Amino acid sequence: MARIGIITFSDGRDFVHRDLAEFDRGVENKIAQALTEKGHEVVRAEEVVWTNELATREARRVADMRPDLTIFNIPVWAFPHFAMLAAHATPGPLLLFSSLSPQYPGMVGMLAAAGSLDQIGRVYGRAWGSIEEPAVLERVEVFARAAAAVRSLDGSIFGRIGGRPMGMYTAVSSTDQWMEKFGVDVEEIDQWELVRRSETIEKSRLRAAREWLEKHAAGVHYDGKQLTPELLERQIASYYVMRELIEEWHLDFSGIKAQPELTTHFATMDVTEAFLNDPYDWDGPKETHVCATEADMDAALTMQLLKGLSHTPVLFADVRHYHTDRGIWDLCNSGQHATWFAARSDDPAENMKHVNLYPEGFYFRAGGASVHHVAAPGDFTFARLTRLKGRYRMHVMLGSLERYDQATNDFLMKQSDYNWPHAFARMEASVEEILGRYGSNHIHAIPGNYVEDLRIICKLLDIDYDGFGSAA
Ligand SMILES: C[C@H](O)[C@@H](O)[C@@H](O)C(=O)CO
Repeated sequence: MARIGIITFSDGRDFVHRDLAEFDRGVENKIAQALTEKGHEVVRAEEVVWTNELATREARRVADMRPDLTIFNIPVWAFPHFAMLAAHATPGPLLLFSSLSPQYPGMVGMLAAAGSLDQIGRVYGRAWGSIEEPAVLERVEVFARAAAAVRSLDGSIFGRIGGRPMGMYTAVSSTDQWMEKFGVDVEEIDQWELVRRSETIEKSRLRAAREWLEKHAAGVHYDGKQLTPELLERQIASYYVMRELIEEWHLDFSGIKAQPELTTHFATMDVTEAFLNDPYDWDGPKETHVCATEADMDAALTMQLLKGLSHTPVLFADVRHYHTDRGIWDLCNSGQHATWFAARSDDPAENMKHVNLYPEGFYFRAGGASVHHVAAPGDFTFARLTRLKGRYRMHVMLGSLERYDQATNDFLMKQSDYNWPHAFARMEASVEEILGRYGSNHIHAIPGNYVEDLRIICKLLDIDYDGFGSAA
């Protein structure tokens, strides 16, 4: 839920404002009530703004509360320079709102304020109508959700464990650009920390976690070589080390390089990453922590924004294969899919009964468990930040995940890497468009339709929105 500021604007003539004050407050009360009922925290200006001095003072007062979104409520003709002064004193996202009432020219006031902000290049959104209409409230809420996702990045820390994996330019971004554009700092941490600290984790915790996995997973397929209880415990130890690093370095989200050093000489990070992204681990429920495979920075950033919209785990996958005969994509990963995707249940046991821990294959000589499952069906929004000549763009498409009978699932999965996690996706965009333009080996997804939210996010962050197929 978002924290939403509301400032109401009025006519600058004292005798006019006096007559309008009650009406102004009435509209504001309704907006505040509707948003509060939806669970948002509402921060209101103390006075209706009808002088230049009040514009700055009230906007500063509301801005001090760091709202995710500030609504400029313009229910009557309001002098536009008040909105300009208040916008200047409001660092965060803005939404102009006017009621559609023939009685007072609020719409005229909003259009005048909007044009003024356009002239100075200030980014803002617009909504209009009665907040009591569900569609109007929904528009305001979508804007608030997008604004909150953007604001959540501001001042956050990304933990980059290891550097560029296997020459992947698309996994690396400029720390200057991240700070300038998103307000995110990057903390560089050597992978050696995972190796060094894993020895220090109490053995009883490792055993308890391993036994939990053995109890709840559909199967833990030890082979005495690539997957042994000792190797699984090493992966669990890496999870606990990551939790330590997250706490010590105050990391909001992270990525682990893993390939090739850890995956050749230590263990794969699949178990670690899966349970960081999950809303639970063997110790109980917890906050999800976005952790990107291959320390893919733009993946992690996309995932953090998507998490801000859906408040669920976010899928990280390779765009691995297109089954031409069936028109479906196999979004598979040499790292993790959070186990939550197996059934999308709040109950870990429900998800885990679809999860098999298989020995890693020939790419990963150090071994460990691959967290295998097939994602549960449903409608999803797929997205990915990429850069075109250094400028950020957000690829967006809609699609649905499908799951078939066991024989069909197995037949399809055996064509790629069976032991990795899979998500079969039917996209609302053609294969020609996707393979012709999509700019990454990785893709991310959340359940539901968040196309409009992503358009707003792009506007707020000055990123090019790049929709595919039905999301164009
Ligand atoms: C086979 C490679 O080692 C994998 O890591 C590769 O499939 C990727 O995941 C590339 O993103």
